[in-house]
Amino acid sequence: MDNGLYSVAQIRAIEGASAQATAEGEAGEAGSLMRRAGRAAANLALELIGTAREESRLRPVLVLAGPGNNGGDALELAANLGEAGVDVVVLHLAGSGPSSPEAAQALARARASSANFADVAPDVREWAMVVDGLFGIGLARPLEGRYRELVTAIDRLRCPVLALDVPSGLDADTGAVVGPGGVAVRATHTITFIGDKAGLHTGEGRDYAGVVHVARLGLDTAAFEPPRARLAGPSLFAAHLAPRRQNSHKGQFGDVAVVGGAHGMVGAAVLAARVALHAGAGRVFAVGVDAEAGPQFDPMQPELMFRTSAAFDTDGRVLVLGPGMGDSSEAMRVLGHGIDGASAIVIDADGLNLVAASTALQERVARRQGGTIVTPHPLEAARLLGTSSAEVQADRLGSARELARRLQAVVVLKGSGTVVAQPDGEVAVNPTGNPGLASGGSGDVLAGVCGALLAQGWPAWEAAIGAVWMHGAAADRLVEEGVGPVGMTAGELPKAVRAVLNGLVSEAGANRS
Ligand SMILES: NC(=O)C1=CN([C@@H]2O[C@H](COP(=O)(O)OP(=O)(O)OC[C@H]3O[C@@H](n4cnc5c(N)ncnc54)[C@H](O)[C@@H]3O)[C@@H](O)[C@H]2O)[C@@H](O)CC1
Ligand SMILES: Nc1ncnc2c1ncn2[C@@H]1O[C@H](COP(=O)(O)OP(=O)(O)O)[C@@H](O)[C@H]1O
Ligand SMILES: [K+]
Repeated sequence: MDNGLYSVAQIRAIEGASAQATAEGEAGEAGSLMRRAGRAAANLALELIGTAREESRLRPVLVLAGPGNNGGDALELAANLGEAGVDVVVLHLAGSGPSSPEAAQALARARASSANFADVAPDVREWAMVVDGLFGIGLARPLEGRYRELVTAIDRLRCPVLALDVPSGLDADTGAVVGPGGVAVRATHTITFIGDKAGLHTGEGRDYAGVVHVARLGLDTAAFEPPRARLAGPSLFAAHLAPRRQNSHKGQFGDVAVVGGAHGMVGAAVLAARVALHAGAGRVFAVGVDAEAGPQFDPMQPELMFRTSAAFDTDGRVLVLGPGMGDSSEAMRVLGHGIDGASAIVIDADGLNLVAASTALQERVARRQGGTIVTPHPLEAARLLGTSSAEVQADRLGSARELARRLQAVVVLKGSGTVVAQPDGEVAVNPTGNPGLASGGSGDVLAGVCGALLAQGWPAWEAAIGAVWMHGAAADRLVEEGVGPVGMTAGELPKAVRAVLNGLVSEAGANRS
C-alpha cells in the first residue's frame, strides 16, 4: 500500500514524466490523465449519490469548473455524469488566458454531453451533490470576487460536496487556507489524483477535505523518488508489536519515571503515569519536583510508585520530563540531569518551555545519544523556534522538520493531523484522533504512552508514531462508544489506549502464526 504523501512539486514532476512517456509512445492506461481523473471522480460521485436517499438521486448535480486544469477535470466529470444519465448543471468560470489542450477537449466533451451550462448557479435549493473543480494544486493566491462568493454559497448548502484533487482555497502542501483572509471549499469528500497530499490531513486540512480518496490514474508512483512524508498507520510500527512470551517478567518491559507534578499540577504527572502502566510499562514512578506537593499514593492506581526528584535515581529509567513540572530550580536541575543522561527521554510541556528559554539546554538536547522525543503543541513549538504559533501552523511539516533538525530529536508537533518528524526530514502525519482530545490533560496522556513504548524498547521514531496513532485511535474508539467528542476527558483515555494496543498486538500475532 502506498501511504506516501506527495508534495505539489513531486506531483508536477510525476505528471511531467508521464506526459513525456506518453509523447514517446509508451503504452499506459487509455486516455489523458485528465480523462482518467474525470472518469474516476465521476465513478466516485455516482457511488456517493447512489448511497444517498432515493429521492436525492433525482436531484441535479452542480459542477463548478475553474479556469485551469482542475476545471478540466470537472468538465470531464460532467461529461461522464451526463452520459450516465445524471441531471448536471455546469458553472464554468473560464479564465482570460488560453486553456490547456486537455481542458479544451474536456470543455468540448462536456458541451456535447447532456450537461446544461449556466452563467449563474440556478436557485436550486437541493442539489444531489456539488462538485468543486475550481482550483487544485495551481492555486496561487487567496480566493476573491466571484470565487469567494461561490465558496461562501456552497458552505450554506446541506448536500455532499466532492472536491477534485484539493478543496479549492486549501494549500495542498501545508493544510493551511491560502490567505491572508482566504476561504476554502469545505468538502465532505475529496478525490485526490496521482498521490495523496499532506495538506489534506493536517492543520485545517481534515476539516476542509472530509473523507480522502486517492485515484492514482494508472501511474506507478513507485517508479519515482519516494516521498519524504507518509500517512501514519500501524505498518510503520508493526515490527514492535510483539506478542508477549509466557515466560515474561516486569523487568523486561522497562521502568518509566514521569517527572513533574509541581504544586497545583500533580494531576498532569498522574495522568501520564497511569497511561504508562496501561500502555505496558513494567514499573511506573510518579516523581514530584516539589517535596511539599502531591500525593504519596494514587487510590485509583495503587500500582504507581510516588517519589520526590531530589531522592530519586533516574539512571536506567525512561524519563517523561515535564507534565506539570513548573520552572523551579529543582525542575531545571532534574531536567538537565535527564538530558545529559543516557536513558531515552520524552520532553513535554513545562520541560519544553525550559528548553526553549535556554540555548545551552537546546545544544545539550541535540548532543544526546539516547532516544529523544519532544512533544510540543504549536505554541510550545513556536517558543522553541523563536516564532509565533500562527507561523508554525502556516507550515506544520516545515516547522516540525526544522525543530527536529535543530534539536536532533524526534519531534511530535501536536494538533489535528499531528506531524512526527525526524532530524533527516522524514515525516509521518497522523490521521487518527478527534476534537475530544482538545481538553486539558490529553497531551500528558500522549507523553505517557511515548514513555511506555520507549521503556519496552521501541526506537524513538516508531515509539512516537505508535503513541500518536494509538492515542488518536483510542479517542476515536471512545467516540464510537458514545464517550465524546464533547466532554471526553483525558482520564478516560488510558483504558482505551490499552484496548487499541492489545488489538494491534493480537493482530500482529495472528499475522505471524
Ligand atoms: N496536468 C496533469 O497532468 C493533470 C492535472 N490535473 C488537474 O490539474 C490541476 C492543476 O491544474 P493547473 O495547474 O491548471 O491549476 P489549477 O486548475 O489549480 O488553477 C490554475 C489556474 O488558476 C489561476 N489561479 C490560481 N489561483 C487563483 C485565484 N486565487 N484566483 C483566480 N485564479 C487563480 C491560475 O492563474 C491558473 O490559470 C490539478 O490540481 C488536477 O486537478 C489532473 O487532471 C491530473 C493530471
Ligand atoms: N482537534 C484535535 N484533533 C485531533 N487531536 C487533537 C485535537 N486537539 C488536540 N488533539 C491532541 O490532543 C493532545 C493535546 O495536547 P496538549 O495541547 O499538550 O494538551 P494538554 O496541555 O491538555 O496536555 C495532543 O496529542 C493533540 O494532538
Ligand atoms: K478543487
